[in-house]
Amino acid sequence: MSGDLRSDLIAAAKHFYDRGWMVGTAGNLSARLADGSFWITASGRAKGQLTEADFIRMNSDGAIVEQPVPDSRPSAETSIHLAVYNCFPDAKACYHVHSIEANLVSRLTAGDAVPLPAIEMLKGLGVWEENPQVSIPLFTNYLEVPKIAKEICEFFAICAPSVPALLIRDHGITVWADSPAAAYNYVEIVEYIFRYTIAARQLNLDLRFGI
Ligand SMILES: CSC[C@@H](O)[C@@H](O)C(=O)COP(=O)(O)O
Ligand SMILES: [Zn+2]
Repeated sequence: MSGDLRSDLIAAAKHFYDRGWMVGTAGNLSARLADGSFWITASGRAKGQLTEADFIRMNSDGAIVEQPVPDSRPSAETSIHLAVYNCFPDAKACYHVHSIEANLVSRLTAGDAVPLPAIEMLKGLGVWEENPQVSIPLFTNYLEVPKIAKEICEFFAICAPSVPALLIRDHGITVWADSPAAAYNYVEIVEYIFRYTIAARQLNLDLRFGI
């Protein structure tokens, strides 16, 4: 069972790596088991070439439960995965990638949210409204990762998300879902929306009114 989850993560990472979203060891993926523990990528691994030995299983307190390679360390961004799992009890997978588009989009606003264009793809993120006005929360990329995780916890404690995703400025997205398959789709959809946003900017389209 736990090995199955790692297979999902390995396949997803290979795909994201091939898309250019996990180059140079960037990004980290995790998936949660029924007992609340989760497999997460070990820190600094080449995400296009992961094997089952490149994961660490942690409990909900952030303690290591299973470590196939003794000197491996959990992802440097484990505190963000813990924050997501604590905020969203139904989340079973949490995926973080670094795309160029996400980094560019995060520079289009000085505010703390990125408005999303009202396009059909939002339905794939669970937004079923006529002309929806939704945004992705934007967090500061502190060097100290637990500080980012703390702000994420504080934000979602008072603000329910419109979509299952967040953006860290000059860094990348994190999505969560009730299964690894859904998290995979969410990454693809958010990245599609960001590519659209950048393309619309280049065409000088006003996204407030759609097209
Ligand atoms: C290319 S370095 C990127 C890292 O600093 C970090 O942001 C990242 O996403 C991967 O860290 P990792 O510790 O391998 O999970
Ligand atoms: Zn990262």
